[in-house]
Amino acid sequence: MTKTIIKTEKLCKTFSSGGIQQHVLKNLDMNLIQGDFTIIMGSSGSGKSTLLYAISGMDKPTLGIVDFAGENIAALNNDQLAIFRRKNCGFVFQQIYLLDNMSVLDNILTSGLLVNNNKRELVKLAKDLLIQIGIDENAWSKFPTQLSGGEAQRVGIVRAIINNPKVIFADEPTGALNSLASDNVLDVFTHVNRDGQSIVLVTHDMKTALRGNRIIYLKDGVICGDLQLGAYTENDPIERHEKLRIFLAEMGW
Ligand SMILES: Nc1ncnc2c1ncn2[C@@H]1O[C@H](COP(=O)(O)OP(=O)(O)OP(=O)(O)O)[C@@H](O)[C@H]1O
Repeated sequence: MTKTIIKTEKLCKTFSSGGIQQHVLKNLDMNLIQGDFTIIMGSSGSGKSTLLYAISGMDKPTLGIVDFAGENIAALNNDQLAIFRRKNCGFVFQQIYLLDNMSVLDNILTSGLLVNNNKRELVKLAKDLLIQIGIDENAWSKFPTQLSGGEAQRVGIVRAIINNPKVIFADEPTGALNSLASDNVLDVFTHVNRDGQSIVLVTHDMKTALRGNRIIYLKDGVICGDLQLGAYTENDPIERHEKLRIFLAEMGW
């Protein structure tokens, strides 16, 4: 049986600048399922990142409800939101915000210690996760500047999942990577999703979108398409690619 993890009701976000109001999200109703790898697509400026920030508590909506695991986070103040995010959300951005003066392991532990003060347990978990995603021991004491972009992003994913978040939110996580590094990072997302991790990922890239099992398409601040694509497999059938291609063509992508 499916379980909802995030539900929005009449979600609105309006930006005002210079006396001009821009309605970016318009009464948006959406239901995200626990364990899904949901992809958000849409043309540039359609409101994808704004939606991601609103449902993850990174930004407050102007109006509406964001029910996140039973709590309306739209009603929380900034301090409450910060605590909520720390406990429930993991973030992966195109720009990898690792701390340059800390080792790979310490970057992850710094994030983990915000929620769990059992350092011994955290070190073991961090090392297990790093091994799982193919970052071997000789890289653990390196500094971020000594890593490739793909390695740094994989470390960024471990940092995002160290606190066992209910949802990982990713905004163009492979946007700055070459094809091989991008594949490695996508493999990590696939791996953690198969372990039950809910993921919501914004992308413009079809190869990235194929890793999701559901594609939500935004146009001008509303959902205009919602495709159940089925789970990604290593020998991904061409029919699945076609299904996505046809859907995107219908959306005018
Ligand atoms: N903090 C802000 N202040 C004012 N306007 C904003 C702000 N954030 C976003 N916008 C505007 O909201 C609209 C939607 O932006 P958003 O980044 O959500 O789009 P997007 O679909 O993610 O675009 P892209 O694919 O180009 O990243 C844009 O017109 C943008 O200029």
